[in-house]
Amino acid sequence: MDDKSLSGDLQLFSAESVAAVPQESGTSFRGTFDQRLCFFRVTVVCGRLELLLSANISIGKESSTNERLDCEGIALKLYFYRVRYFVRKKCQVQMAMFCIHKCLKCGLRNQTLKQRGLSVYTSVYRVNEDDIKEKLQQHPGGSIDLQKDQNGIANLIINNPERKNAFSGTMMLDFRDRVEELEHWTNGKGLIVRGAENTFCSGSDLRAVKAMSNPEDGLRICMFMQNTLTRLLRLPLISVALVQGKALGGGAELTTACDFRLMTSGSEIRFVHKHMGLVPGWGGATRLIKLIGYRNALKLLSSAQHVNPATGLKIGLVDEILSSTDEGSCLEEAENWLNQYTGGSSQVIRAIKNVVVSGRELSQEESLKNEKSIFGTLWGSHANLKALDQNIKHN
Ligand SMILES: CC[C@H](C(=O)O)C(=O)SCCNC(=O)CCNC(=O)[C@H](O)C(C)(C)COP(=O)(O)OP(=O)(O)OC[C@H]1O[C@@H](n2cnc3c(N)ncnc32)[C@H](O)[C@@H]1OP(=O)(O)O
Repeated sequence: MDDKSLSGDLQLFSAESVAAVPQESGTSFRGTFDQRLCFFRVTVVCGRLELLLSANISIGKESSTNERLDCEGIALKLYFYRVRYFVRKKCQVQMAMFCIHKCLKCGLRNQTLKQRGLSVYTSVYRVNEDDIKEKLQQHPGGSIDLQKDQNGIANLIINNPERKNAFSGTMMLDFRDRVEELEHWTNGKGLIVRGAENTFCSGSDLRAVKAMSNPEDGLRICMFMQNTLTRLLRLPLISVALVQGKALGGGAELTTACDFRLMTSGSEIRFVHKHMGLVPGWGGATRLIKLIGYRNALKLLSSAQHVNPATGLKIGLVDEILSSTDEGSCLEEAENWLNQYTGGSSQVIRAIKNVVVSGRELSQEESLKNEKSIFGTLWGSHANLKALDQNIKHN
């Protein structure tokens, strides 16, 4: 193996970067230097942010490189100081520093797909999720359960069957924590989001909604849930909502934060917001338009119609109608369905999800840059070299 492993601490500087980056933890990097290709693959870990960088670097003798790297829309400057390359195949990076070149104001919100736990609103509205935490804690009930298996498939279960799996305040907090746990699950490939006891989710717990019906709390909850669902959608896992029974209000919105939706016969998805004097607030309208188009989204939201599996399939909201109805068999069917897409190396599956999400969320130029970065992490990787060795034919 020619690659050399690198790791160390990065020194952050510039006032802008200090303001923009979570400061609770240090900044470090780990990466490899491919001697044959003169290519760096570096992951910069900066608080909860994780950025993948890759760069060609010209070497031959002792050199000092200031390589500007545009990464995921954030202009970063990564300085490798005194990169030494000796003929005796020894590579040494003595010091590395980077600065965030531009203030991240909106770039961070929209473009950092590899974000780790950072609120999508942090840089724009400076919302502190802790503001609403205390209030949500006052509305307990149910739980969000996470089961991760050895094969890289997890189940996220909305568990409050007495209230048709409505989200209590503590479940909203739990949900954020479970999503954060999944962000750190580096072996994961797939995720099934489902409800306990044969029904999906009836939205927010109406008792909590009534208790927090003032606009300030409403907006805080809205932002909190938008953050969590955005993070769910951006997970490097292929996710599927398994809809049994009813997915109402916030529950319908939750289905749109998964990559795919599977429905069992007799189940329904229904955006009941209009009847509650509301519009979706968990990001459901924004995602719905991307899924089924402007006109279909307008129809569903303005009619609050029941979407049964057949209609769901017809308008493109739903990917498959499952034939079983009992809980165990549905889950097995959903797992088999998901397995079609999660076979193979987790590094590759996660990279695929990353480039597809970036293609949807970023501008063409930024997405191309991201694709290049991700490609750089796979070229010459273990999975890639193994495939080359096997001389695979695709006929
Ligand atoms: C609109 C968006 C908003 C947001 O936060 O952004 C929301 O999501 S608000 C919530 C929208 N959802 C609802 O309004 C659901 C209202 N409930 C129903 O329509 C029905 O209960 C239904 C269809 C979910 C289930 O009907 P079913 O006949 O099968 O059962 P029950 O009605 O007897 O329900 C059993 C038990 O669950 C309680 N329940 C159901 N949903 C909720 C909920 N969202 N919040 C609190 N409690 C809920 C229901 O009241 C029953 O409890 P009980 O003590 O027996 O009355």
